Amino acid sequence: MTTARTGTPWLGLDPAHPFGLQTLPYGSFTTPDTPRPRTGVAIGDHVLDLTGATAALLPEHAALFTAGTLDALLAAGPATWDRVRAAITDWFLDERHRADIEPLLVPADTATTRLPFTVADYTDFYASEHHAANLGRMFRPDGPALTPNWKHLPIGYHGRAGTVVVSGTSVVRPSGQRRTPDGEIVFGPATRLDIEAELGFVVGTPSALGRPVPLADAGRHLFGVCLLNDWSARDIQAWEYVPLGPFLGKSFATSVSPWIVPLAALAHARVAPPPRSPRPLPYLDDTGTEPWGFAIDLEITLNGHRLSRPPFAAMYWTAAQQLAHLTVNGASLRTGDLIASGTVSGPERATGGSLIELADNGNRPLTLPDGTTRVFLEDGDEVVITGSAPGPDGTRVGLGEVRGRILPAG
Ligand SMILES: O=C(O)/C=C/C(=O)CC(=O)CC(=O)O
Ligand SMILES: [Ca+2]
Ligand SMILES: [Mg+2]
Repeated sequence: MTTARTGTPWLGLDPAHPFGLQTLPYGSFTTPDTPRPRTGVAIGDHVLDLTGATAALLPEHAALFTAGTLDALLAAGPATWDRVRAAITDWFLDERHRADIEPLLVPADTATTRLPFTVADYTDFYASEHHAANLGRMFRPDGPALTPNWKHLPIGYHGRAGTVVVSGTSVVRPSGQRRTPDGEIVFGPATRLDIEAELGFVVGTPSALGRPVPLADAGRHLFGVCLLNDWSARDIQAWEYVPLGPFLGKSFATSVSPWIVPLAALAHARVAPPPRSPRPLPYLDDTGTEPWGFAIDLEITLNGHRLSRPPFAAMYWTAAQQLAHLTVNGASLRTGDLIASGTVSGPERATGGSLIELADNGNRPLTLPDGTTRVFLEDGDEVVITGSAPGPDGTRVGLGEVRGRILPAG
């Protein structure tokens, strides 16, 4: 990985800006003047039109950006990721590039962000011990909080890639089957609609069928990170999930933030994951490898009111272990695969990553500033998840936000 150049950008950025030179996240956007999608990089309160900039300043890589999505960049691999990031950093630090770059800066509030890449396969893991134990107690009160396999392998399920939507997309309350407390099977709009605050890891370089990806190779395949909300209808889920796992209770929508933060921007946020006991099997044993924990702090708000601050650093299984496990049977990775971390929940109630935890399975309603209470989401509610991580020289690396509002059942 090339060492990032540091310095003062000519743009006159506030050093506290979460989208400063230390972040440089990639996305896809349109403007009223340019309705054709463009690839962009967010910088301060602007978006640099990368499709325009590379044509002029980085012609050898211009083909990566003509389609206006991140797909070609993701597929290009780590050497290209480093070269492009170094070039963009240089454009903002070297005054000589100013005349070329300035006309390609678009005020962020005039840019409409789009789903930044074509989602290939979508997998959702279950990697927070706190979340897994909390949900285990609620869904399986008569059994152990953690299932016997939990500390031996990163549990996951394959989700629905085609219903991953970009932040800002409204979510229609799903309808489905549920079992009432009296044991009656009924159909109707979900009554226990929830969120799950997660990170999404985006796969760049694909892998070959039949060839597992060892822990040490994770950095060659993973490009970057987004915020993710795994909307979950708990009543549909609780009735349908035995024995094959989540299905319609989660497949109606999964929201992602529009700006993908490259792993290169998170070098200062790496931390050792929590100690594991028992020691996992060799293909999952990350003792002595570069750490894949991240000191990323999430925040969940409901209708503008802060509900929780989940700490990603507490996650038991890392994205590198999830990739190793996902491929250990020979399954291949595709460019655009989205690996959701699993709900991020910390040890205290105020750090839960879902409403079912924050409101204790409906037993402890949350009171909002307008005096109303919630155990699950109501129509019209808007959930925003934000996140940030430590960057170089005391800066913060922002992950932006993932936002979604609930519309009544159709
Ligand atoms: O314990 C269960 O049966 C279900 C758990 C979840 O719904 C959580 C899930 O989607 C995985 C995660 O986000 O951690
Ligand atoms: Ca989930
Ligand atoms: Mg979902």
